[in-house]
Amino acid sequence: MSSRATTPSSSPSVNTMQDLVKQLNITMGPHGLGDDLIRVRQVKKLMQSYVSQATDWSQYAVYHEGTRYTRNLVDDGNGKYNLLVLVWGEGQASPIHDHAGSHCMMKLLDGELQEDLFAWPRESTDEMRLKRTAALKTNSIGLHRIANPSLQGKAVSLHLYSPPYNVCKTFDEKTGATAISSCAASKLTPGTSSPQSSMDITAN
Ligand SMILES: N[C@@H](CS(=O)O)C(=O)O
Ligand SMILES: [Fe+2]
Repeated sequence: MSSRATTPSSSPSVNTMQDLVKQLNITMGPHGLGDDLIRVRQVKKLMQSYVSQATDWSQYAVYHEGTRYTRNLVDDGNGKYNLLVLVWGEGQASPIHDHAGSHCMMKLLDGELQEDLFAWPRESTDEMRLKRTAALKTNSIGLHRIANPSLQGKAVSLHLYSPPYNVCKTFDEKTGATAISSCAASKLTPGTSSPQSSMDITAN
């Protein structure tokens, strides 16, 4: 896994994941992201300015072979947002899903990820329409699916959700049928390997 990625030079400096957690706490205060565009912009800048270093996040990158991607809690913030490290095995993808109305900010930490955006199905029998295939962005809204296209390496990403959510809607690509899926994050105890969790596409 490579250890560094580049960020725009105009962004505020955040040297470690610990700094990022601290700055996010300060910027959020007692709030969630809500409709405060200034705070949204500040948080986005913080996420962008963090320079990925594997030594910062490897403790959160818990993964067990043969499972779906994992969702590992880094910080539950002030209860109005959370920060997670997701680990994507070779070729793994999330189901098509929404974010239950939450803001999502996302940053690639290692490897490669692709994002497909989908139009909301007009009826429950509607095949999902791919709106466009986009390069991975730090802000994702609407219906999407993230995939690690590599068959050679894992990918790791950092996600901030506000408000946190434990269930979301998932969609069948061929029929547009929806299901309510659980997507609780694993809380890690330092020095242990907790059971991983990912979006459970079979839950209803
Ligand atoms: N939103 C997904 C990850 S991604 O596919 O955006 C999750 O929280 O599991
Ligand atoms: Fe998502």
